[in-house]
Amino acid sequence: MRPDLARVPGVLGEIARRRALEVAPYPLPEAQAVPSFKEALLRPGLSVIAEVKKQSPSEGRIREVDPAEAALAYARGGARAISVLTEPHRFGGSLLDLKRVREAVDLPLLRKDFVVDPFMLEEARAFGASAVLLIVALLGELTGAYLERARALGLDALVEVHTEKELEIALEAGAEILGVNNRDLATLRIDLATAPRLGRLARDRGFEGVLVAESGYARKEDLRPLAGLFDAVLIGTSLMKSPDLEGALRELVG
Ligand SMILES: O=P(O)(O)OC[C@@H](O)[C@@H](O)c1c[nH]c2ccccc12
Repeated sequence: MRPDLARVPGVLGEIARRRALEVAPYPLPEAQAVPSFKEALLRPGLSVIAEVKKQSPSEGRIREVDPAEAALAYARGGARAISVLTEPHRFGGSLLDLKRVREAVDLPLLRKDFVVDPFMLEEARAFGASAVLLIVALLGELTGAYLERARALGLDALVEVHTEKELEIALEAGAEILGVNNRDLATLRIDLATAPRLGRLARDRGFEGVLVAESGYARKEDLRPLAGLFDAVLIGTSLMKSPDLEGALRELVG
């Protein structure tokens, strides 16, 4: 059940193909109970998923942080969930980061990675994630199958789209949590109009699940177009760049 990655363009394809080479199943620690990602996002107001990300292909090195300390600051700042990058080469993340964040806070965690093999779902669960990211641009028509596997493991899935075509696939697959990424992962370009546009389209098509806007949010004003339409926003870089993670989060959403 592996997607055909040869057809995936740009940076996204490069990262995903490298990731696919590395998946080799091994015995996992027993999974522990975790809080619900979906329920956390459905609390009143715009929920923030705050992201722990030390580097990225678009920014290079963002910041050296202790993931557990960053997560604690985010929790104090009012984050409803935490996203932890576990991709090592371009994002400087690891499963150990996920585990350490799990041990530090009570919030639900999203494993942020390029899932290209079902074993990565089991890994996410074993290392304390409540949810995984499923990127439609990678998984294509396999999105539904991965969604089912995630569900069977007790994981929520944030199904990520960037185009109308990907939105169709996500809705067809039965996504309950839909992420609209403002960043084109092939070219890394940001367009903040993407989330409101595809979010509205999803609602027009009868999507009643959780809507999450992703990438490029840096100022309070940027969040205004999301009001009344989106349940949650995923913010990484602009928070990580601040010396005061807790204050930056409060300022953005307070
Ligand atoms: O750092 P930003 O611009 O606030 O974006 C966060 C998050 O949306 C971004 O990290 C992201 C969204 N989808 C992804 C897929 C893979 C890696 C990273 C991502």
